This record gives sequence, structure tokens and C-alpha cells, in this order.
Amino acid sequence: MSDERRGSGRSGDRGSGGAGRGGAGRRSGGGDRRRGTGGRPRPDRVSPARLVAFDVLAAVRESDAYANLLLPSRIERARLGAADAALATELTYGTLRLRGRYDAIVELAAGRPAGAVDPPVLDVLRLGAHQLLATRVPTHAAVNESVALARRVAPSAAGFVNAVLRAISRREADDWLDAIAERAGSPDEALAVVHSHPVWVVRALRGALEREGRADELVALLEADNASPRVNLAALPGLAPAPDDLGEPDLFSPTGLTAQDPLGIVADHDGRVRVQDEGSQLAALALSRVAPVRPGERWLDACSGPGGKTALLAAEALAGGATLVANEVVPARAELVRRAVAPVPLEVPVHVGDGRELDPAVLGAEGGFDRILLDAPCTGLGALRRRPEARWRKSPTDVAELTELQGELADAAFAALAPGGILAYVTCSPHTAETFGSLGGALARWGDAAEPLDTAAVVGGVARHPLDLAGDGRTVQLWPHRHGTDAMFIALVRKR
Ligand SMILES: C[S@@+](CC[C@H](N)C(=O)[O-])C[C@H]1O[C@@H](n2cnc3c(N)ncnc32)[C@H](O)[C@@H]1O
Repeated sequence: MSDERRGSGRSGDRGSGGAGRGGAGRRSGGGDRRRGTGGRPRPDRVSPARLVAFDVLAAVRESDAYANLLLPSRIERARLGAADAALATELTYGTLRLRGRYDAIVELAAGRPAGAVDPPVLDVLRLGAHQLLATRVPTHAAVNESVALARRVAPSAAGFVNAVLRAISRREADDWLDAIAERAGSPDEALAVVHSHPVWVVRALRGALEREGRADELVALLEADNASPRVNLAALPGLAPAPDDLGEPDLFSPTGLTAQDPLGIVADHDGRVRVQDEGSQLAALALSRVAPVRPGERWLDACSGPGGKTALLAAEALAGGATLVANEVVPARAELVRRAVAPVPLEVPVHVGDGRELDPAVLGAEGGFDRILLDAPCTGLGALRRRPEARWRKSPTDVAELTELQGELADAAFAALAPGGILAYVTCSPHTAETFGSLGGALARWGDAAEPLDTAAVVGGVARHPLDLAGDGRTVQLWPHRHGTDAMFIALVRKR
């Protein structure tokens, strides 16, 4: 079988190694000892980690919950220890990410379309398939616990679950990948089922890579989307210890690092060390470091919630003597921005308003802003590894709606710049409609008033090591598989 498919199997294994290695059997034993059964698993017992995972899958399915927000509270409520929490996380995220692959496998094993299986039963099967094909959970534990789970949530389907999972367990993961690829209607559909992305997303990602002449990186990108991202930190410059003093400095971001106990470090630094993707840091720093800061400069973060980049900009503004205002349309997200900037000893007013109606005078910058960050609302196709269910919730219709909004926000931000001011247009999507499409449309409208800057030179100057970038330098596209960051798109434009 092709390397790409074997590779995808390995990426599942990589993600699951930590959780799976502890062994569900061992964890079950611990649970059984607590229950005084002498370590022998009861046939109807479901481990707390699997119950938590199923619970989150059900909430994602039934009420559009976000797994990354819900899971921590469910883990806490179930009082899971570290090993069980790791297992619950792996089962939840892995199952959500690889849902498309598992549905195709279940269809073959069950001999019926996934859509014809009751949704809770399908979730049990997806969870079971993930344990069988992408973790080190022993086959008997994966099957028995799944059947026990089915008895709880859909008793009449327990026999069906048993039969389907036993069928799945009889073939290796690579054999299943061959089988679902062979059944696909086209090469794109084969990539989509094997790597568990919707077909339209596969095509959009290929389009973005083709623009760079790097279409051959598509499989690496799809695999990177299915791997768990590292927890990356930002140490606010001037307010927190330097990255080298806290852990392993990031390869590119001068404010970024990774560490053995990232959350412990965050807890110890009162909001001055934050969890933040390395690409997001580079996007904020591209604007704050595009030119030396003149004291008194006025900066705006136009779409700021939840405030990750605002906090970094605030630290940079403080160091350079600039002022910073934040804007956000969703009141609850504006509140998150207030919390994000609170540790920075700089007054950052956070306005709740539509970024399409920016009025510099109302925002305290008569005459316009000197620097504006427009981190535009987007499909988020560049952060799929971080938001496991997101790929199944988006559709091409979202792209059309968002590009219209992006164009309007870009026009309003450009109008709010002072002469000579600089706009950073940023998306966490590499979809060419949201990057070159939205930006290109705006540049055409702005005509000679806009001067695209050498963004690659700016980001290259900020980065600690050289970045492998494609294109003419006016824009920067970062990639999970190439840079280890979210797929952030950054373009700097000066108003003449
Ligand atoms: C990509 S996020 C920004 C992320 C942020 N820069 C950070 O690093 O934490 C885009 C934000 O734009 C907000 N938004 C969407 N439509 C908007 C509008 N019309 N005006 C202002 N903000 C908007 C969303 O609520 C969301 O919080």
C-alpha cells in the first residue's frame, strides 16, 4: 500500500501513543480495584475515560458543542486522573478528527451506510474503531467496553456493535485504508476518506499548495491536521522571563516556547505567559515589528476576540510607547479580550462593535490609526488539528459568506488607517478565496492608495530561524506540516 496511507496510520498511532500506552486494560484494572472486584473487569463496565469521551461526542453531535471547550470540564467533573484524562482526550479528539475514515470503515464492516446507523450507536462504533485501529488498546478491551457502552446507550444494538467491531478487528489498519480507498469514487475522494477530511477541504488545501508550487505536500498537510499539536506558549516580551529561561525556545517566534509542564508555567506567571500558537505570535509580531515604534503611535486590533494577539500587541505597544484599542463584535468575546490584556500594565479599551463600522474618532484616534491588525473571521481551515470537529461543520457556503465579510472588514480597516499607516490582514485559513481572494479584491478597490509591503522580509526578520516560504514575498503563508504552526496567512499593506 502507498506510503501516504501507511503514513496516515502512523500519524494516528503517534497521536495516541501517550494515552494508549497506559493501556485501557490497566486503567480498567485500577478502576476495578477501587470497586473491589479484585481487578477482573465486569462485563458491563465502561471505563470513566470512555464515558467522558462518549459524552463529549454526543454533545458535539447533538448541540454543536466545541470539544476543546467541553472536554476539560467533563474530565474534571469525572475526576479523572492524569492517565485517564489522557485516554479520554485521545479518544475524543482522535475519534472526531478521523470520523470520516471510521465511517467509511464501519460502512464496509457493517454492510450499510453510516447514515443508516443510529447516531449514538455510530458514535460507539467510531470510538471502538479508533481504539482498534489507532491506539494500543487491546482488542478485547476495545470490543468489550464498546459493547458495554452500547448496552448503556442503545441496548438493542449491543449485538450489532459486537459484530461490527469484531469484523473491524480482523483486519489491520492499512488493509482497511486500502479497502476504503478502493471503494472511493475518485482520487480526491480516496484522499478524503483515508485522511478524514471533507472532499471540498482536500481540494481547497491542494489549491492553496498548488499556488505555491507545492501540491506534492498535500498528504503531509492532511496528516499534520490529524496529529495533536504541541502546547505552545508565548512569553509576553518585557513582562515575562525570556523563552530560554522558561523552556525550549520556539524555532521561529522570538516570544514562543514549549515546556515540559506548560500549564504549570502559565499558572505561575499571572497571564504573562499564555498558550498561543507560534504562527499567531508571528502574525502579531509582524505588525508590531514591521518598523520601529514611534512613541504615541495609535494601534487597533479590529477583530480581537478572544484576545491572544491583543495581549502580545499590548506588551509590544507598552514597550514602544504606543497606545492600543481593541474591538470585537461579540460581547462575551470582548470580555475574554479584557481578561487577556489585564496582566499588561497598559490601558487597552475594548469596544464592542462591528468592525465594518470602525470610526477612529469614536475609538480615540482622530486622524486614524498607525497600525491595525485585522485578524479576520474565517473558516479556520488552518487550525483543523486544534479544533477536531471543525472540519465537519464547515461548508463551501461559509467560504462565500466569510469572503464577503472579510472584504468589508478590510475596507473599513483600511479607511481607519492614518496616511502612512500599516494594516496586517491575517487569517487562520489558507483557503485561497479567504487569503488572495479577499485581499486581492480589497487591493484592487484601494488602487494606488495601497502599497503591499514585503511581508516575507518582515516575518523573516522577526523569526529566529529562516522560514521556508513560497511566493513573491508580499504575503506569508505558514503551514502545520512545514513550520509546525497553524496555517496563518499574513499580508502587510501600507496606506500611502
Ligand atoms: C480569528 S478571530 C480573532 C482571533 C484573535 N485575534 C486572537 O488572536 O485571539 C476573529 C474574531 O472576529 C470577530 N468578528 C466576527 N465578525 C466581526 C465583525 N463584523 N466585527 C468585529 N469582529 C468580528 C469574531 O467574533 C472573532 O472573535
